[in-house]
Amino acid sequence: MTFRVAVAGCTGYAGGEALRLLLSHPDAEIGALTAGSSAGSRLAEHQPHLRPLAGRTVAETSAQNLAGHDVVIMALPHGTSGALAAELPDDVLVIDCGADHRLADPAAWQQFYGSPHAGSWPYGLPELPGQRDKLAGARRIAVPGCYPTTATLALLPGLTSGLIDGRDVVVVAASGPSGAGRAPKPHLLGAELMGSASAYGVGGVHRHVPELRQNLTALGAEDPSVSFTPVLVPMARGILATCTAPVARPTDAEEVRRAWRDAFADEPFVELLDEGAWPQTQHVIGSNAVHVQVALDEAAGRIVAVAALDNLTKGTAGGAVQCLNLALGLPERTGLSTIGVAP
Ligand SMILES: NC(=O)C1=CN([C@@H]2O[C@H](COP(=O)(O)OP(=O)(O)OC[C@H]3O[C@@H](n4cnc5c(N)ncnc54)[C@H](OP(=O)(O)O)[C@@H]3O)[C@@H](O)[C@H]2O)C=CC1
Ligand SMILES: CC(=O)N[C@@H](CCC(=O)OP(=O)(O)O)C(=O)O
Repeated sequence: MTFRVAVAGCTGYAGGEALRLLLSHPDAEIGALTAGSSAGSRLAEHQPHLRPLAGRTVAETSAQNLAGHDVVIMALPHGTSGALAAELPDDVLVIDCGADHRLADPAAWQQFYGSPHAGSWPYGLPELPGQRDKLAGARRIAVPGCYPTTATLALLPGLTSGLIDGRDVVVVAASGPSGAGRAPKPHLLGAELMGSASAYGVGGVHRHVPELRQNLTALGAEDPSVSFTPVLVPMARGILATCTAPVARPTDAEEVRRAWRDAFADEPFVELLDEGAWPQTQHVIGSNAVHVQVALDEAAGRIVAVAALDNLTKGTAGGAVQCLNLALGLPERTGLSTIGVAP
């Protein structure tokens, strides 16, 4: 089954990664490529690695230019996709990589984004219990934020098995600057980034806090609380999330390991590493894989779960393609690799 797909935001990091993956997807025919101020330029100026598309010209992002496609992937700044999606027919599969349609609670949206809520769409994290059924046949999908994908997958087995207490979750996650997009920002200058690591969005103010809380609730946590601290580190891509939570009942290392192993046994992209091996971002770069490891810290009475993924692949564009496959009834792994790049 061939589908024709447009990518809005084709000059950005997420749009470029979506195109990289779609070029290897056997069923994808790449249609319109649109952006904002770069409209009229050649794609090769922005995405020189995408040689098969080097001759293509970037069009303006408009409902008119996005018409006539089976799938539209939106990799646009927050606040841009709602009005645009409303102009597209209901039978077109629209996958939004931005935050606009992720939160079900309008008050949480208003508090953390400070703009009118565009509404919520099926959440594009297939690994959540029951979520694949909601994504099959869906025509609007909200791809999660990259930090929430990483931390939610790390913690998932602990919550679904009842081993961890969701009322005191702590997440510290290191990310490469590609997570911030391509638009120039002073704190992303090479001289600020290189050889340095820095926390930001500290103290419960990062906009992924309500999304994390929403996910913990979806995993069965009652009245969850999450303290989230993101850390910027000098690597182009990748997220490493260290997540801890108190044990909900007496347990041992064997039971903890079994819960994590069983939860991911049938997952195509999430893997519990062998005992003693800890996730490294390098091992998942360019792939849709998520590497997870877990330990019981008996002295602290907490479980520690660590996950690594590529923010641009499983954290955005790979997650989008995985959801696209599910929505169109294609095998979930189509066009997606779990093989990383090393060193
Ligand atoms: N980077 C990441 O790791 C992740 C990103 N996301 C989400 O994906 C989306 C895109 O992120 P990212 O690729 O990093 O961002 P970039 O800044 O790299 O790219 C943004 C894209 O949107 C286009 N654009 C900007 N303003 C407009 C506008 N007003 N109308 C139409 N097009 C516009 C830009 O085009 P132009 O070149 O013309 O400016 C560019 O193609 C964001 O919502 C982000 O939150 C989600 C998870 C992870
Ligand atoms: C390093 C960095 O700046 N990261 C981004 C998160 C990127 C992402 O996944 O999230 P959205 O899709 O919600 O933008 C941030 O902290 O805002």
